[in-house]
Amino acid sequence: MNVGFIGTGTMGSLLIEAFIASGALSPSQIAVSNRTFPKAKALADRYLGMRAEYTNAGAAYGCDILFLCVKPLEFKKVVDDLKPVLKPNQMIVSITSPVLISHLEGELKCKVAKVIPSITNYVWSGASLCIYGKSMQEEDKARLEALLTHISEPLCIDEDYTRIVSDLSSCGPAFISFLLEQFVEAAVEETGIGRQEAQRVASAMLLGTGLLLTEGGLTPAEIQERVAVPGGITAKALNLLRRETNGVFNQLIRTTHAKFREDLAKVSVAFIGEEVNGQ
Ligand SMILES: NC(=O)C1=CN([C@@H]2O[C@H](COP(=O)(O)OP(=O)(O)OC[C@H]3O[C@@H](n4cnc5c(N)ncnc54)[C@H](OP(=O)(O)O)[C@@H]3O)[C@@H](O)[C@H]2O)C=CC1
Ligand SMILES: O=C(O)[C@@H]1CCC=N1
Repeated sequence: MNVGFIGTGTMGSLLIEAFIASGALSPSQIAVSNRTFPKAKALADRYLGMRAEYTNAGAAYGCDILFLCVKPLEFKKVVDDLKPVLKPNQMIVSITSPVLISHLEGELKCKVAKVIPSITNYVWSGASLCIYGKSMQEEDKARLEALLTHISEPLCIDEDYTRIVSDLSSCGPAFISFLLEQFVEAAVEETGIGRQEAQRVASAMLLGTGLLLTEGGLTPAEIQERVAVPGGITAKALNLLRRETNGVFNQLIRTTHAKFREDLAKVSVAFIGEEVNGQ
């Protein structure tokens, strides 16, 4: 199987590195292109056998699966580059939420899927959110999921919920890291503990909490209940957190969804000349 990546920025290069490190793909199975060619070339130079191409059409040539790892407003140009060369048996995979399956199916005659990855896939964990177009047969889905399984847990989702599931799965690492950073900075400011030590302890705590929530089978409420002894220190601090953060995640979700609608409107104008409503 040959796999292409158009766009070797943060996510494109992260996926390539994870697929190679996990043994899912060898460099000789991979072709890359990027708007700024030297970046694609630099990546290919690190992996003997990887093919770096000047054009997106060149990267697509001979690929069974082609990941489009560019930003939403860069999609139309890439799709225009690929339209004349893609064959019906090739599969393209968009990794961004505001580009709809219908936008891509309207332009391209090949198989179409959307997979929203997460930075956590770099360490072969977290989900990859899968949405399939009409021409994806069961064997196509199985082939794509077999690839994704090397670095993630593929989850099929309804396109209508792409935004909220992406918030949890793909934006989540940034949100939780922000909260952890605030916790660590406050620890340094309030007590004088070394930042590195505080960071190391907090990171180990986050990993352990994640394991309790997954392999440990505990819910967030159960963890809180077990840690917060009635009348104890954690219980008092949790009360403060409840009070001070009330409604903040509702606002966060409204913010991501408003930005999503803005991007979707622009992408829709680029693809079909009119706006489309979405969640
Ligand atoms: N970052 C994340 O955690 C996640 C990101 N995503 C999605 O991944 C997509 C990419 O994000 P990210 O990697 O962070 O963004 P980056 O800006 O890091 O990467 C985008 C890449 O696309 C290249 N590019 C732009 N236009 C073209 C073109 N016409 N032809 C070829 N290459 C082109 C850019 O090239 P140049 O070097 O010239 O800038 C750049 O390298 C986004 O749509 C985002 O929504 C999805 C899940 C998680
Ligand atoms: O398109 C998206 O939804 C992803 C999630 C994180 C960044 N971009």
